[in-house]
Amino acid sequence: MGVMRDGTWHAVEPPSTGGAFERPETRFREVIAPGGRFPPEAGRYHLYVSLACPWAHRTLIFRVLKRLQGMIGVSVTHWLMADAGWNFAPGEGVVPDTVNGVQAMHELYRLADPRYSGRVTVPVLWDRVRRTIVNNESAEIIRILNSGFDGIGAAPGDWYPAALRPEIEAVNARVYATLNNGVYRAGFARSQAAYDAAVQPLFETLDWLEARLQTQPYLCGTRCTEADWRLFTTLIRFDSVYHTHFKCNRRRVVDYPALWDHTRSLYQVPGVAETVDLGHITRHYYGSHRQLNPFGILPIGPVLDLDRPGGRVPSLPPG
Ligand SMILES: N[C@@H](CCC(=O)N[C@@H](CS)C(=O)NCC(=O)O)C(=O)O
Repeated sequence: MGVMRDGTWHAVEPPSTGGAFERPETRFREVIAPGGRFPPEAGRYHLYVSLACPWAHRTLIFRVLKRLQGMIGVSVTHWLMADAGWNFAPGEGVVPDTVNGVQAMHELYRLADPRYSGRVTVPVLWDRVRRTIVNNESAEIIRILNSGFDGIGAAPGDWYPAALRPEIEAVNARVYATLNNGVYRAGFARSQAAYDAAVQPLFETLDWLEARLQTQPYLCGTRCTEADWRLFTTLIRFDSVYHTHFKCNRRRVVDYPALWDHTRSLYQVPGVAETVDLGHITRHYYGSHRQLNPFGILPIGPVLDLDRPGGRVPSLPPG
């Protein structure tokens, strides 16, 4: 994993403190709104994603839920994050950058800010008119997609309804800290203490979510919200990657009846299965983190029956 310093890319491992993995704040945090610097316009914005990345995956799902495929284009990086970081080397499922013609994501960050310092992450929401990054924080990009294009023809549906916001925020906070980011904290831990501190709350949260989903179809009740989708992108990777590669192996998602049903139900929402690429996902993690898997060996399993019908009837649009 490299880093940018003053507009120059360095293919170095950043120093970590105390053996614990820390995820830095993202830098570009603008919104899309009528009358603002970035007004909603069809064809103006472009998403840069990796199909492997759970944070980028959220944004691809919201693009589908809101049927924005015709309004917002997508470039897909190569699954392997090596010395150049995220890049567009030819490969199955890679969609090159036809907007700016960059070969690697660090070039895009330099176009947005020639003096950029920080991590070069996906997803990125790019503005073709101002030629800059609107936002590179997935939690904010999904809210932009959720409502920012409603006035110009996005599909109906609100996955962040006002009445449920306090509950959504509370669920998100726990799921982010202990699960979405918790799997990385467990996997990238450099001490037993750091691993223990991550993996214990991770499984407490899975138990808590399982109990919740045994009494209600979605995390915040009867309505599917962004909290469900933010959980989904971690659970869909869990048994194939986090269980083995990140040593989150007390249980698998398939061992939790309600969580597994929830995962399959969301997977089966029209258009969502096409956003899930287990080839990119497994090849990325097992291939890119050579400190965890020095020979890059790709494990044989598991076989997941994601097409077995889920019991939660997806409401589209929700509500
Ligand atoms: N807070 C960011 C995190 C995104 C993120 O960390 N993406 C990972 C891929 S899964 C990445 O690009 N990592 C590259 C790096 O940190 O150098 C978001 O949610 O958008």
